[in-house]
Amino acid sequence: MKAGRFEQAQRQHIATLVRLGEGREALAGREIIQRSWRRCVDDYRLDPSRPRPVRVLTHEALVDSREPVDELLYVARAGVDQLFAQVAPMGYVLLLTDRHGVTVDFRGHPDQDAALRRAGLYLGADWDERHAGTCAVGTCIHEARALTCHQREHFDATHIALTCTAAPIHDPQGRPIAVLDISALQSPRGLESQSFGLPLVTLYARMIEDAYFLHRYRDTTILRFDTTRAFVHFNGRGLLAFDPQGRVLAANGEGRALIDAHAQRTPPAPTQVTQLFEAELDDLLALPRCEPDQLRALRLRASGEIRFAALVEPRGVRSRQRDAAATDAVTDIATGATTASHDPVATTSTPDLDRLAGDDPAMQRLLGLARRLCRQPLNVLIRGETGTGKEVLARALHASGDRAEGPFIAVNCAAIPESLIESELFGYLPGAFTGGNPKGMRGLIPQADGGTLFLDEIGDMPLTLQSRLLRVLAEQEVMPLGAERPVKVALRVVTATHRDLAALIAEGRFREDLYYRLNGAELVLPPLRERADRRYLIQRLFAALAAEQDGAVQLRADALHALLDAPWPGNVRQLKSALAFALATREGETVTVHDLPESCRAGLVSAPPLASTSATSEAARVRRESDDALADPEGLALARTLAQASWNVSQVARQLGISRPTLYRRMRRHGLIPPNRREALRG
Ligand SMILES: Nc1ncnc2c1ncn2[C@@H]1O[C@H](COP(=O)(O)OP(=O)(O)OP(=O)(O)O)[C@@H](O)[C@H]1O
Repeated sequence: MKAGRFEQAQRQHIATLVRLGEGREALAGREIIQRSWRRCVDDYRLDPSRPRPVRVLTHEALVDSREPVDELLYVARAGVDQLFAQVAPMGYVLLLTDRHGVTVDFRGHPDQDAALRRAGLYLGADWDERHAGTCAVGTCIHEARALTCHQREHFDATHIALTCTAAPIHDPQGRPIAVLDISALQSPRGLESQSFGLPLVTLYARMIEDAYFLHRYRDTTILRFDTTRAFVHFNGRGLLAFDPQGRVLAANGEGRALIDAHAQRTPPAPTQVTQLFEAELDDLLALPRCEPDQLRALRLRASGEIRFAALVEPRGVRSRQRDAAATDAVTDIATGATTASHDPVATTSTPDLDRLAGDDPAMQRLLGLARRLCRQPLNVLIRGETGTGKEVLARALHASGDRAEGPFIAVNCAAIPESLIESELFGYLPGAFTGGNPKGMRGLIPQADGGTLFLDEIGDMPLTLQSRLLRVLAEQEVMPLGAERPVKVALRVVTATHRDLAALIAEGRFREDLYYRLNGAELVLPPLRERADRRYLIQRLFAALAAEQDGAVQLRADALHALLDAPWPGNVRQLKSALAFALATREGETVTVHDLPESCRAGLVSAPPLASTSATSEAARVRRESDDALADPEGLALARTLAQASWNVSQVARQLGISRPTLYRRMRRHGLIPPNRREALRG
């Protein structure tokens, strides 16, 4: 619209609103808009003759607004991207606001940046009806329903060129939590031209709502149902989460509609899932999982209608199968790296961001930040003591980011000899130096192109190399040794260290400018001894490791309590190794406190050294050594072989083609004691 015509349209609009305020005008057929206009005039006392620009929050206030919906934003991302991809070609932008109308996520066209900012279609814009007037987001919040607000239906004359469609998103308790909106700066046609928008935005709002539901109740059994058979397993509209006693914990929109319909016919509202369906709890729990062609028809008690249903299992059950399936994938990624993992139990999969921690406030804050960061083009520095999971976090960041399809290349700067680190990182051309591969070598940095370069132990990188790395980061290109022209690389660099980089900078051993380049954001992992979610980690790691064996092993309460109380100087790595050791050397189907290595028994660790008898001192020594054995894959493999052969030393010696004395020597070296001797040593 030309500027003059727009101003004229604004004047007409204001005159209409003034007549409305005086009760001389009504908006036929659009009661929802009419009600909002009335609220603007009567309740909010907005003056139609004084158009106001949209309020935009400061960066700090926006960060505060995003925090409570952080998890939703993370879960919603795929849906937001998909919807935007559909509407962007038609000139629409996308807003996701919190329940107050503050835009907490946004997708737009960079070339329209200035115009979008002016129109308030921007991150941080506040579309609360109280000051923005009638608009799709604000009115959607107030009316609790999806709507289109087209051009002059906006109250404030600033917005009368816009066309916007918004739909509410609810949390699993049915409370409004966010609003999804698509908006265009202008639309030359009438309201009917927007008829595609309402069903589309409503559909995506529901998909995001359901994804959030499944995420929030991922540790709970969920009944998924629909009126038709075809959709249940991948997009069944109804979701009901219930506990092992059958109590309904949460329901999505369709689930709530079922509960309400039941309550209307036969009050009061049902609280048990078995009140809704003609089935016993055991029958429901035995329902087929969400797999095609395996559904069951259930009759509703109140109406007699049929619903087709399947179960979504709690995460613990699913993750065991997933861990097994993911083992190969992790191994594949690792082959790209120079640092072959020496982790004795590295075969369990890399957890995604959600599964890295339980209810530890510091870890939850860290993961919230990580979720926000994983799609940003920022370099990330991870700090933490050894074994706290820095590499696991780096891998999870990569896997959750938009470069997940690209390579993840891990380089341990402390492990590569200084003389080789340059050629390893940058690569070299054939004949670049004597002793090199005659075919040349593609460096690790070029290999990470399009993905993530993870530089572990960055504090150990030699100074000369720091300068070259700085140039790579600044210019986004690398010069292989012997090459004449640089090679372009697009990478995200994640670095990790357990050292105090500030102190290294003060000592002149680390470049400050490199530090700032690498530290686009900092994630600090707490040590295991400070984490409040140790139980979660123990159980998760134990389940994953046990699943690699036969899955039927139990962790006895005394072992769990010892693990909860242990001081964990070696952090998660030590915990994982201790569990692997206990599983490998256990006698029966239960891991008890006696199967754990010495260091896990906090009381014993702090006790004075045992020296009274040769048996007890031998026991103490062997147990101490058994801790060290865990850092060594050979020790663990030997322990597994022995356990599989029920500790029959002669049989294992034959199997390995070595003499019994040699096997005993190896066992001693790895601190492995046969169970019958362990008993004697304990006594
Ligand atoms: N949250 C977690 N969930 C499951 N396993 C974990 C987690 N954190 C760490 N681990 C496991 O603990 C071990 C150590 O993790 P990782 O190598 O990531 O630690 P790190 O801090 O990088 O250690 P270092 O400082 O020695 O390089 C690995 O076996 C890893 O699989």
